[in-house]
Amino acid sequence: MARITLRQLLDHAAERGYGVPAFNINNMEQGLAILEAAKACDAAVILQASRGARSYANDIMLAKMMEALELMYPDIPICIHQDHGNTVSTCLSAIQHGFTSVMMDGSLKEDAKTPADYAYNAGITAEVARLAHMVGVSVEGELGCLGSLETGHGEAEDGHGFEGVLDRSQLLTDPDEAARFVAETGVDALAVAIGTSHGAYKFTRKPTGEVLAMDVIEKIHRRLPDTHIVMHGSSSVPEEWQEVFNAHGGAMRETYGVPVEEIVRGIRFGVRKVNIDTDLRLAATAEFRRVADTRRDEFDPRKFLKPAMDAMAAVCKARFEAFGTAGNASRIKVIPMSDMAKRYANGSLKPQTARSQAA
Ligand SMILES: O=C(CO)COP(=O)(O)O
Ligand SMILES: O=C[C@H](O)COP(=O)(O)O
Ligand SMILES: [Zn+2]
Ligand SMILES: [Zn+2]
Repeated sequence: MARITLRQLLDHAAERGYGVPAFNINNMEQGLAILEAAKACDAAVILQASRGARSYANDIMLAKMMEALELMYPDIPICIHQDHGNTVSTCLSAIQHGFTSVMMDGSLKEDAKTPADYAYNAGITAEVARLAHMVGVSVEGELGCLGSLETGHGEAEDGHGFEGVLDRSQLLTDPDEAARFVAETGVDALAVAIGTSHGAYKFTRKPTGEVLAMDVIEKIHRRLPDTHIVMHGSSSVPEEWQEVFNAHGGAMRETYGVPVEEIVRGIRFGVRKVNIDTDLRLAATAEFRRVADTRRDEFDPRKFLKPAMDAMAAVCKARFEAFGTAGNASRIKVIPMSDMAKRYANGSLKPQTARSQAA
């Protein structure tokens, strides 16, 4: 059994200079596809469940599914992460269900829509970190609001995120504020705003530095070389899957995601966790459409789901290879959560900034 914390996994990734995709999971097919790809590539995995996933599948179903995946793939370290937690209790109930990592997204208020101020964000994130670390669970925080630098709008694609207009300073994480936030909260990983947004419609053309601010990642990394940076909204929305989707009755308008090569560049500057949901959704639903369109007599759902799993696994493999996750799972010896808790308690896992400021 190899349930790993986010902190240990990202420390390993930083040491060896790779990044880890964090795939969203709602059902068995996604779990099997991600783990099959991980096994084929010798890659550790981050499986993340949103609040929506937890209510869709039920916490008990999700928890048992994670256990089943651990038993089926004993050689693959699996990190189970709460995506975009909105309250302390969401994070704590995830921990009750065996999650090894939680995101407290205090960039937005509890409604997951209204942008919050710095004090609220730092306060609630620090509280979650204090509690989670007592039991060895890792914590991701977020500073800055996800949204488009092309339109100046926050993103609300999947019912979460701010819908209105934001100025450029809200849409880009400030490196000095990031240093303060990491020191004050003790987070293990920091999600940043650089112009990415959730869902399929991120950019209307292939993004340049104007709308995808990879330079901000470099600045944050220079200011916080030991902090694990997280990129949200990092699906690449592959053109080939858009084509399959549209060729079989879909109506996805022209759109561009985050190019894989930009993520790879980010990994050279401290990006360690790369959140991907849309790419697996798109590959799976493109395959549903293809089967429905080309085999009109088919009514066995497995005939839809098996090609969908193969398509998702192919996307996962491509990301494991590109981000350098491949070939590293077997090098990891999992540290139990109780040990991680001791390390937090004795201060050895404190962010470098906090230690140097305290010194
Ligand atoms: O950031 C994400 C989940 O937190 C997912 O982003 P995508 O919509 O780009 O896949
Ligand atoms: O927010 C990030 C993910 O894309 C999860 O989406 P969801 O809330 O629809 O499950
Ligand atoms: Zn979202
Ligand atoms: Zn996200």
